[in-house]
Amino acid sequence: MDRILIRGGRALRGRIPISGAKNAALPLLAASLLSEGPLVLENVPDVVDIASMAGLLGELGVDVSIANGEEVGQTITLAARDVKDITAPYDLVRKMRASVVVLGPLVARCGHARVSLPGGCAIGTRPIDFHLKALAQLGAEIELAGGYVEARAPAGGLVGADITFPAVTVTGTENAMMAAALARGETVLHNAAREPEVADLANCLVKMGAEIEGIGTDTIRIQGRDRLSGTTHRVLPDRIETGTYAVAAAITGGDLELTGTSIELIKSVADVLVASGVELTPTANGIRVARENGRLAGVDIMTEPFPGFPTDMQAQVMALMTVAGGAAMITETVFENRFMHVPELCRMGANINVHGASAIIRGVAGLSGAPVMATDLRASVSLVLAGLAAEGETEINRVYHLDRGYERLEAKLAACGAEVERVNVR
Ligand SMILES: CC(=O)N[C@H]1[C@@H](OP(=O)(O)OP(=O)(O)OC[C@H]2O[C@@H](n3ccc(=O)[nH]c3=O)[C@H](O)[C@@H]2O)O[C@H](CO)[C@@H](O)[C@@H]1O
Ligand SMILES: C=C(OP(=O)(O)O)C(=O)O
Repeated sequence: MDRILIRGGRALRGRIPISGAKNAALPLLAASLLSEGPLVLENVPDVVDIASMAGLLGELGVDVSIANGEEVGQTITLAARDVKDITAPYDLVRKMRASVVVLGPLVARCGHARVSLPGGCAIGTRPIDFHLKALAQLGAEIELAGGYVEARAPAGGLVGADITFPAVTVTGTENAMMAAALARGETVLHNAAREPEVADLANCLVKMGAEIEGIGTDTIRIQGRDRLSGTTHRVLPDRIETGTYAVAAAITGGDLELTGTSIELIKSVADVLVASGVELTPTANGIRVARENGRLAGVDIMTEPFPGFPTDMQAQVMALMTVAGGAAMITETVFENRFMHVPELCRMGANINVHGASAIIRGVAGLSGAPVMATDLRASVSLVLAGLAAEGETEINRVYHLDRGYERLEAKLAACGAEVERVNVR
């Protein structure tokens, strides 16, 4: 099993290229099931979740070919001429719950889908009832048996409908939007997710021939088509990776240029960093993030659906607040159990108390390295960030969480002066 060792205390300086967004690329890959293709996706991050999704699509009968990019990213070409299988098996969905985004495209294109129920995970129970209700409103018959959800379209195919999500769901909106693109007539999605990754998918569907209005708003109107075609689409930059490396610059008192990204993409996170005393300036190709002098100030944060502060940045900003002056309150409203990083940060010397959905962080003068482990992707990377700032050595275990979503993490950090290495322990 791999571990990452970090000797902290070095200010990071240099340039980090930002990869394409994992959470945009995953539904975009699934969108290949909607047409014979080919769908050519550029700037796809080379991370384990993407390899898992490409593997699943390959098993369903999609021709998948991957060409590596020069610095970051890869181009993936997908052609779903003949979808041979309609099952997303337990072993895969268990490891990567985002594989549930094949449900909408499969039932729309093939009339039948069988997807393992994802179940809970480290950050919460994460049901998919809103996805299933939306597909049922499009006419699908839904059955749950043996841990699988089976969805069947009526004889004439799915039919457009007026759907109101009870609460904002990102992959639920994506599943419904992809299914509606091949349904008969008009679908309106109310209380739809406005995340940039949902808009990226909608923009790609439009290039594939779908008619979609209200992209990026909470009301999305889709006119269904009999068939969609292939296209070429460049995945948008990863705003969570951008935010993570912005925190790396801030927490180490460094100066980084993050390229291939923009401040607009991380607005809510940038606002918090600036309020805390971090300098962010646009550059020709990205963002410069610097904190040369002075201690950071604690800032209160509440996670919310876009355009609010993203839950996927909560753990990283909490790591930053552990070394800020004064206190900060972080409230998690999206997932019920997303504070798994707290005890590990405390083992590194942080002062954090959790009261229900809120954590009070009282800044300390410094953190100290320790062996740590985390149970999800963003919690793991928050420990990497804490390790970069801590005195002494931090050993991060369960590195497979990081590999799910961060492309070349150690190489990107080491190129900017971090003392970081991956060791293979048998
Ligand atoms: C692959 C991907 O894009 N993952 C992101 C996506 O996850 P994901 O799409 O799974 O998250 P959702 O937006 O669906 O979840 C938001 C909340 O709604 C609840 N819910 C959701 C669906 C449902 O049918 N019933 C229900 O109760 C969830 O349990 C959660 O409490 O959005 C999350 C919220 O921004 C991010 O943290 C994830 O990184
Ligand atoms: C929670 C995340 O991913 P997933 O929805 O795939 O678990 C994430 O990217 O932080």
